Amino acid sequence: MKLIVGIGGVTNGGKTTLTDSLLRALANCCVIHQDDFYKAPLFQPQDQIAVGEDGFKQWDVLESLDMAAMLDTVQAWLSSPQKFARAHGVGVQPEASDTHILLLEGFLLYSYKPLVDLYSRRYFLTIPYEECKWRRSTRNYTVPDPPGLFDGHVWPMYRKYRQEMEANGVEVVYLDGMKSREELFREVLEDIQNSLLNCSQEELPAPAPACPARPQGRGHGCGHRTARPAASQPDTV
Ligand SMILES: Nc1ncnc2c1ncn2[C@@H]1O[C@H](COP(=O)(O)OP(=O)(O)O)[C@@H](O)[C@H]1O
Ligand SMILES: O=C(O)c1ccc[n+]([C@@H]2O[C@H](COP(=O)([O-])O)[C@@H](O)[C@H]2O)c1
Ligand SMILES: [Mg+2]
Repeated sequence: MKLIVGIGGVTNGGKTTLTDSLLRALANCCVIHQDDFYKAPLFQPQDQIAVGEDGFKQWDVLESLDMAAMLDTVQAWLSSPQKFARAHGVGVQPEASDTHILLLEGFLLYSYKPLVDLYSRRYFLTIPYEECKWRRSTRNYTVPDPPGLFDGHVWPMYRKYRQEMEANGVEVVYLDGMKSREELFREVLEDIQNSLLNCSQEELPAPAPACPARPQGRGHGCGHRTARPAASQPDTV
């Protein structure tokens, strides 16, 4: 069984923190970080990142990321999770060797069409504007934010891509990034474990006809089916 789980959402929502905790807790679990696919890798000339009409280098647009390379990496995991795990120093646990999880983590996970349908579960962390701006001001990126970047580029691009995602009907599970790290971790871990349980039950032989039918809507999680519909969430501006 293979499960691809997206940990997406707003910058500074807590994606990397949550992903690191899940990675430690889940067996046979690998991770791919979207920000490893910037077209301007560390210590390389940054001239592949264009300056936009907003006057800023376009760090927060999809075109600044090599999404084809990210997709190739996901395909490599799909074709052999065991081999991928070994190559990335993840030990495969023999007692759970049929189950493999891939965490994809990043701020634009659900805007690249070839990837969208590959997820079994799509989480989306949100925090309000003021909290986001404050957390961002405390971060040290490899390329420091120039003055005005947050209001002039980062937040407008977040709004734009999120609106597009919602308009396109991409189904996500919203997570409130104002909850504690521990609460978020427990909530998502439990949800992933439930998905795994549902999947393994679906892989059992079909029940005898006299058994009541399984309720609709809980069959998410395995294969590459769509995540359950998102609970509606007020906008965070
Ligand atoms: N649940 C949380 N509550 C408060 N602060 C958090 C929480 N999760 C992460 N942080 C802090 O917010 C900042 C951004 O977290 P990070 O995981 O790097 O976010 P992202 O990867 O979404 O940009 C870090 O300083 C981190 O310690
Ligand atoms: O990773 C980098 O090299 C990098 C260089 C410049 C900027 N970033 C910022 O990284 C942000 C995405 O990462 P994160 O963890 O904040 O979601 C995005 O908002 C970019 O503006 C990231
Ligand atoms: Mg991060």
